[in-house]
Order: sequence, then C-alpha cells, then structure tokens
Amino acid sequence: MTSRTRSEFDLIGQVFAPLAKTLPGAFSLTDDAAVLTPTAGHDQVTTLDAVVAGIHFLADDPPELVAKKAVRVNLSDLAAMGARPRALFVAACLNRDLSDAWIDRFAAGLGEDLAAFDVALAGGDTVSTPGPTTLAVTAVGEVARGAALRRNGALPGDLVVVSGTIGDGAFGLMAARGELDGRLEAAECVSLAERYRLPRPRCGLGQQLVGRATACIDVSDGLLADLGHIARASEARLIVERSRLPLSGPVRRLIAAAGDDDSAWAPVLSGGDDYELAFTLPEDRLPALAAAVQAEVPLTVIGRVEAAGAGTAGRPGVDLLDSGGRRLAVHRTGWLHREAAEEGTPRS
Ligand SMILES: Nc1ncnc2c1ncn2[C@@H]1O[C@H](COP(=O)(O)OP(=O)(O)O)[C@@H](O)[C@H]1O
Ligand SMILES: Cc1ncc(C[n+]2csc(CCOP(=O)(O)OP(=O)(O)O)c2C)c(N)n1
Ligand SMILES: [Mg+2]
Ligand SMILES: [Mg+2]
Ligand SMILES: [Mg+2]
Repeated sequence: MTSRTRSEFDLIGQVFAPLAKTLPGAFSLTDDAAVLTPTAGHDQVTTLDAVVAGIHFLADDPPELVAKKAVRVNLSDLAAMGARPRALFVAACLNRDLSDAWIDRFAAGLGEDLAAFDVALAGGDTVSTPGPTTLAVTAVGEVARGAALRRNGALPGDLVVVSGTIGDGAFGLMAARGELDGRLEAAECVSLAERYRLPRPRCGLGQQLVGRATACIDVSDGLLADLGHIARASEARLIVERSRLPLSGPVRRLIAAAGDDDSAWAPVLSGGDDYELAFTLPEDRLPALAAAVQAEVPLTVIGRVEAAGAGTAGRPGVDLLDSGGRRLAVHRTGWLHREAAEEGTPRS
C-alpha cells in the first residue's frame, strides 16, 4: 500500500525543480525539454545507463546512495570517453510503494552529487511503477572536438593500465549482503560495501587521458569482459598479468584466505562494479599522466598490447597470465544481462 502523498507534478515542482536551478536552459523543469548550448570547439558526448533495484543496487540500500550510484555509473561512462560532465537527465521510475521520505532522501543524494561533480539537472521523467525502482540517467558531457576517447585505438607495444583497485565492487556486494561477516573485520566489511554502493567515477583522469590514451573503457561488467571490448574494437591482443592487478588490502587477504586459486580471483577478474578506467597508451606518455593525476587516483600497469596475430589464440582478445607467464584459463569474463529466467546471471 502506498504511503505517498505527492503527485508526479508535486515531485517535479517541489523535489526536482530546486535541483535544476543552476541551468537556465532547464527552465526550472516547467517546459517540455531543456535547451543546452554546447561550448564552442567541443563535441557533445551523451550516454545513458539505467540502474534497477535488485539488479544494480539492493532494494534496501540508502536512497541517497541509490541516487549517487545512478549518477556515478553514468559519469564513469563520460570519463571513459574523456568528457567533462555538464548535464544530467533523470528518469525516476519509482516503485509505487516507496514513501515520501524515500524520495526526499533520493533527491538529497542527487543534489549532493550534482554539486560534487559540478553538473546540472537538465530534465527527466517521473513515473510510478508496480515493478522494481529503476533510475535511467542520461549524462551529457563535452570534449574538445574530435578528441573523445574510443575503445578502438590500442596499438601493439602500448601499456595496459587500470586506475584504483579492482575487485572492491564485487567483494563489496558480498559484504553488503553480509556474506563476508567473519572473514573480515567489521570495519573492512563496511568500507568494501561502500565501494559497491558508491562508485568513484574517474572524471579527472578521463579528461587527462585525452590526447594520451589510445583506447579507454570503464570497468562496469568485469575487468576481463571490458578489456575484451578494447581488444576486439582495436583488433589487438591484451596480455594481462594477474599478479600485477591492483588490489585493496581486504581483497588481497580474502583471495589469500580462499587459497589464491581461480575461484578466489573470480570477483576481481569478472565481478564488475569497479567503475575504474582501463586504458592503453604508449609507455613514454605514462610518467606525465601519472604526475597529472597522482592526487586523484593511482595508476597500475597490468600488461601490454600485442598484435592480434601474435597471441596464443591468434585473434583479438585478452590473455591472462600467471606469475610464471603461463596462460590462465578464463571461465567467466563479466556480467551479462539475459532474458527472463536467466536474467542477471553472471556470464559463464
Ligand atoms: N537499447 C539500446 N539502444 C541503443 N543503444 C544502446 C542500447 N543499449 C546499449 N546501447 C549502446 O551500446 C553501447 C554499449 O553499451 P554498454 O555495454 O551498456 O556500455 P557501457 O558498459 O559503457 O554502459 C553504448 O554505446 C550504448 O549507448
Ligand atoms: C544487487 C546486485 N546484484 C548483482 C550486481 C552485479 N551486477 C549487476 S549489473 C552488473 C554490470 C554493470 O551493469 P550494466 O547494466 O551492464 O552496466 P553497463 O556495463 O551498461 O555500464 C553487475 C556487475 C549488482 N551490482 N547488484
Ligand atoms: Mg550501459
Ligand atoms: Mg556504463
Ligand atoms: Mg562503459
């Protein structure tokens, strides 16, 4: 039974319109659409990702963090293209049983991230649904004309680099579900769960990669799946050493405690929810890049690009090597949305 007192138009006028005041072209959400004026000499970069309760976030996650996750997964895609975020459109498909308080907290979280990332709410849609709450966010950014990062430019000899640490998101989901209780200190469970609930899009890094990276992607589905997208788009092989992957302390300990075997590594390699950037670039460009972003995020070289014909399999893809240089079998590369009964099953 619904505990909601406000209509669609109450929500737009009272809850969302105050968040749109920084953008004159949003017309305080009183018109049919927003008018955006691109900066001269720039291309507009536009992306859309939806997050769904039970699929991308937990239904009882704090509403402030649900809003921030919906925003941040999209800012992560802008970062992967090298774009500076400018405006967001938010389609809020709210389960009809959500309370007024839930929506107020959602809007508060949205407002905090609009300010934190200096981005304007430009418009959206508000609907009520009997289904799971779904937030579909369109993010608009811009990049110098012709300079957007792509997935398709990796060249033999380039380094393969990732930002931050990998695996905290997937282990963080387990922590959020209470599955790591007893395997880690309580405080570590809390901090990993926060990594799952609150991605840190690498906006500054993405912009610093413009003119430097030859290919870039954000790691949402799983490291191996997303590197595979670069490999196929670039028609190259990416040779990645598992021992070089940057891990947080808790993740390192969890893997060691689980026997350091293939199944222990699976959340790092294919778990997803990392929202770090993975990119390729010529080696001589790395020092200046690392210096430019050192205050924001560490960078780790995890491998090298080879010509597609040169790898073991002789076609575009990713080779994962152990510390002895042997090729590891890969059973799963990342998340795959599927039809009905299989929906949300991990890719195998
Ligand atoms: N239903 C759709 N209609 C049109 N384009 C889509 C649709 N779904 C995905 N895309 C596009 O396909 C590309 C890959 O999508 P996706 O794998 O979801 O990217 P990402 O992981 O970066 O969010 C993106 O350019 C996205 O805009
Ligand atoms: C409750 C819950 N279960 C499972 C996951 C794992 N998961 C769901 S979708 C997904 C991949 C990322 O989502 P997707 O819609 O594919 O985003 P995109 O790659 O388009 O950015 C992952 C790792 C999760 N984040 N939350
Ligand atoms: Mg997507
Ligand atoms: Mg995405
Ligand atoms: Mg992406």
